[in-house]
Amino acid sequence: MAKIISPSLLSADFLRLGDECQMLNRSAAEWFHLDVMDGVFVPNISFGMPVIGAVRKMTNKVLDAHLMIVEPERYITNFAKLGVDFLTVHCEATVHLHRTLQAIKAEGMRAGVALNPSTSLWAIEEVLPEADMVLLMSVNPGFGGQKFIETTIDKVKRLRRMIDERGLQTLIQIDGGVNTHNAKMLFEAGCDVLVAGNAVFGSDDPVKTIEELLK
Ligand SMILES: O=C(CO)[C@H](O)[C@H](O)COP(=O)(O)O
Ligand SMILES: [Co+2]
Repeated sequence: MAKIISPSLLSADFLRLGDECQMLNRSAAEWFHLDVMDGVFVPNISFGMPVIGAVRKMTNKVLDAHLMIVEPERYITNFAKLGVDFLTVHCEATVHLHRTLQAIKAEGMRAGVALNPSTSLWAIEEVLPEADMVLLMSVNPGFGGQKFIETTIDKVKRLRRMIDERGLQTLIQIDGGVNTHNAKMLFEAGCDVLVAGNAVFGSDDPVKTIEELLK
C-alpha cells in the first residue's frame, strides 16, 4: 500500500501560488491536488485550465485533478493536454462512467472515480477494475475546511476489502477534513492517498505539517 499526501491547492494563497508550489516542491508531498468546481455539480466555483497550466509549469510532481463538474467527459482531452496525471470524475456527474474512465486512460492519464458521502460503494462495483483510484469524499464536496464525516472510516475499510478480495491495485484516496489527528488512523484503515487542504495551508509550517501527516 502507498502512503501519499496530496495537498489541496484550494486552500493555498492564490496571490502567492508560485511560492506555494515551490513550498510543496520542497516538501514530502508527492502529489498536488487540484479541485475544479463548476458551480453546478457543487455550490461553488474554484479554478480551471489556466491555473492548472500554470501549476504544471511549477512542478514535476503528480498532478491529481478532482473534477467536481457535470459531464466531465467533455473536458478529458483538455486536461490531458495540460499534463494532468490523475483525472478523477464523480460517479454522480457522468451517465456513462465506464466509458468516461476508459476515455481518460485512452488519453494517457490515470483514471479516478469519486463518491459523495451519500453514495454507496455499490455505485462503482462494476467499474472497479477500470479505476486506477477511488476517491472517497469525507465531506460534502464544494468547500475546504469542513469537518470530517466519521462514517467514511468504515467505508474505507469496506472498499479496502473489495479491492484486496479482487486482487486489484486500485488506490484509495480520501478527501475532506483530513488533519494531523486522523491521518494515521486513515492510513491504517486502508487509505493510500490523503488529501489535505486547510490542515496544510492553514498551518504555520506547512512543510512540517505534511511530515506529521505521514507519521
Ligand atoms: O474536494 C475538496 C472539496 O470539495 C477538497 O479537496 C477538500 O475539501 C480538501 O480540503 P480540506 O482538507 O480543507 O477539507
Ligand atoms: Co478534492
